[in-house]
This record gives sequence, C-alpha cells and structure tokens, in this order.
Amino acid sequence: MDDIKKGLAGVVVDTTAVSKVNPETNSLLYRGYPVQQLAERASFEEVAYLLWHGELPDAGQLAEFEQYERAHRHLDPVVKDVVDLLPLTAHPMDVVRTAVSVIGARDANLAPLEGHAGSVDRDVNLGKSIRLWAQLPAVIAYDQRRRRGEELVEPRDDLGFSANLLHMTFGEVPELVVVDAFDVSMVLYAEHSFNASTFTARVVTSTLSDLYSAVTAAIGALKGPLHGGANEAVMNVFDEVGSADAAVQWLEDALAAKRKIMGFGHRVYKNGDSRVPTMKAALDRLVEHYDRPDLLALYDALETAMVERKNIRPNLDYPSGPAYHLMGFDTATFTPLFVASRVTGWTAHVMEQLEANALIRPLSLYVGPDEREVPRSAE
Ligand SMILES: CC(=O)SCCNC(=O)CCNC(=O)[C@H](O)C(C)(C)COP(=O)(O)OP(=O)(O)OC[C@H]1O[C@@H](n2cnc3c(N)ncnc32)[C@H](O)[C@@H]1OP(=O)(O)O
Ligand SMILES: O=C([O-])CC(=O)C(=O)O
Repeated sequence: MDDIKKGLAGVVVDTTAVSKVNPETNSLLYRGYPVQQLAERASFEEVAYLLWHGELPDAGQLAEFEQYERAHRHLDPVVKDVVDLLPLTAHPMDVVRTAVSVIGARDANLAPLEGHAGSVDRDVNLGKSIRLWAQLPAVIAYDQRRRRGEELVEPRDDLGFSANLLHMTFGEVPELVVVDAFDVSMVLYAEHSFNASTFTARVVTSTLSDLYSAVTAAIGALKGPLHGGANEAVMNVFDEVGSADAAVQWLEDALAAKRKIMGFGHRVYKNGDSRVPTMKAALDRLVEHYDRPDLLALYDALETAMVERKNIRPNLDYPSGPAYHLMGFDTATFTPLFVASRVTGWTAHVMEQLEANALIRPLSLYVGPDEREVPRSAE
C-alpha cells in the first residue's frame, strides 16, 4: 500500500523537452524561455511556433506560419451545422469537445489510409495541430454568439490570433489593452508539463490513436473544476460572494462546509503559481480600463483571507476568470478559451510522445474479494 501514489502525486513518469515547471524557484520555462518574458516580448503565435518547433521563429518563418494559420480560420459549414444541433443547455466545453471530434472525423475522411492508427509523421501531425488551433476560435466565438441569438462573424486575416478571436466573438476588435491582456492569457495558458489534460492526451497517443482523439479526451479532462474548469468556477464564486465586504464571512462559511475554494491551490506549486503575477498585472490594466475597482477589491479580499486562513495561494485561473469577465465573455466560455491556448501544448506533447512511445499502462493493487465460486443458481 505504501508504494501507491494516489493521483500519481510526486511520480515522474517520463521526460519532456516542452516545458519545465519548477516549484522551488517558482518558475516556468517553455523550451527554456521564462514564460513571463514570453508574455512580455512574444505574441501567442510566436509561442505556439516555439512549443511546436522547439525554437522561436525568425521573421520569415513567422510570416509563413501566420499565413497558414490565417488561411484555416473559417468555420467548416458541417461543424457549424453540428454545433447548431446542440442544445443551448449543453456546456460550451461539450460543444468544443464535439466540434473537435467532428473536425477530426472530417480530416480522417481526407486521409482514409490512416485507418485506426493516427499518423506518426511529425509533419502530418503538425499540419493537423495548426489547422485545429486555427479553427477553434471560430467554434468558441460562434457558440457564445448563438447563445446570445447572434450570427456567425467571419474571421479577418489581417488580425493576429487573439484580436481575431475577440473580433469573431464580439463583432469588433477591442482596444489594444484588451487584446494585449487576452494575448498574455493565451501565452500563459499554453503549456504546463504533465498536468491532467496533457497526460490524458499522452495516454491516448500512447495507444497510437490519432491526434484528434487525444485532443478530444484532453478537453474532457480539462473541463473538470479541479483543472481548467476552475476559471469558470472562480467567476461563480465572485458572483456568490458579491462584494469585498462579504469575502471573509463567505470564506469562513465555505471552509466550514469543507468546500474547495476555486482558483486556489496547485498540485505542483505549493508557494504560489509562477504565472499569477503576470496575469494579475494584466487584470490590473483591465480593471483600470473598465473602471471596476470593486472587482479588484473583491479579488484582493478573498486572496488575503485565503492566505491568512489556509496559506493557500491563487493559481492562474484566479486572475484569468475575472479578466475574461471584464472582456465580456460569458462565464461558461472561459474554459473553452483555455482550450484555444492549451491545444498548442497538448499537440506538442502528442508529437513528443510519438517520438519515443511506450504504451502507458500502470498497475493497480487489487483490494476486492478473494477468488470465489459463482453460485449454480446464477448460471
Ligand atoms: C490551471 C489549473 O488547472 S490550476 C488548478 C485549478 N483548480 C482549482 O483551482 C480547484 C481548487 N483547488 C484544488 O482543488 C486543489 O488545490 C488542487 C486539486 C488544484 C490540487 O490538489 P492537491 O495537490 O491534490 O492538493 P490537496 O488536495 O492534497 O491539498 C492539500 C490540502 O490543502 C487543501 N486545499 C488545497 N486546495 C484547496 C482549496 N482550493 N480550497 C480549500 N482547501 C484546499 C486540501 O483540502 C488539503 O487539506 P487537508 O490536508 O486538510 O486535507
Ligand atoms: O499543472 C497543473 O496541474 C495544472 C495547471 O496549472 C495547468 O495545467 O496549467
């Protein structure tokens, strides 16, 4: 029993060159580059290129990469028809998961020779990754719009990834401060080593299944509130608390009821999440832009109370939730935005897994009944 590591806590299951999470130094490196520097100096497109290729692009490589991404932004009409069939009561994560599945089935039709096994060819998988990444904003934006009774907005190929996603969601490009804050969130959400959804993608890939199946499964893992679903859950907590004055009492009651406080705590970081200061600075700029000091007061009050009471610090979902709220996204759209970013990290891991694959299949310790005979009456 002592050998069992519940939740694989502390277990190193493989190597990776995609990113390094270091809780001791509270740092996060993508392919060797500190994520804070990337958020300040690189666009999300450059970061996506870095995660997939291992190096930042030069000007020519970036132009070619952006051109390919921009050429694949249109929502496939068949995918739109499928989204339209889904009820408005379906969670947006269910819609994105279904859309990725449909995109994958349509792509498989174009390459029937692949059969059950996914391609192990890096170039084929890279092409799929970029095209899927390019189309996700259309799915996410259209789903929010249809819930508001609005029509699809066509993509613009003169805009970067983040500006275009905002344009397709809201029908206009917001001020630079908003686009920049959104782009920072995309950079910060892109990759985080062997988190639950990435590990899920690697498990699926390890059976030599295809990239779309890996991403579909990863979306399912990300949906849960202990993982990506927390950014949505944070906003629900803010709505429940109401105002800064109510934060301390609300927290006392929630902890007494043994509730997990969404947006706080982390499996790896025990002394704060490396990405929070960068996202909090972006949130501060949004709070000033939208003139919402009340939201910041609530944010600070709940964080202070949680640190005092439990010494547990915020994770990335804590500043991201209110940031997306200020930008105008519906709360249920927050976790799909995480997907739009993390699909880059997931697919980088799919390709890495295939480079040195081993079927992922751990053991379990059986604790059920000893062997026994089936009674004759049950025959
Ligand atoms: C992008 C991301 O996915 S980041 C994670 C997003 N998830 C959340 O914000 C959900 C809220 N947080 C949590 O549930 C947890 O902190 C997790 C799941 C993220 C990490 O959990 P673990 O590594 O398993 O930590 P664990 O559950 O062992 O926590 C240790 C102790 O801190 C407590 N704790 C940890 N996080 C919280 C929290 N958010 N609220 C209240 N108590 C907490 C646990 O209850 C436990 O207390 P105990 O020892 O008295 O039982
Ligand atoms: O690393 C984790 O367990 C969760 C997380 O922060 C992420 O996936 O970004």
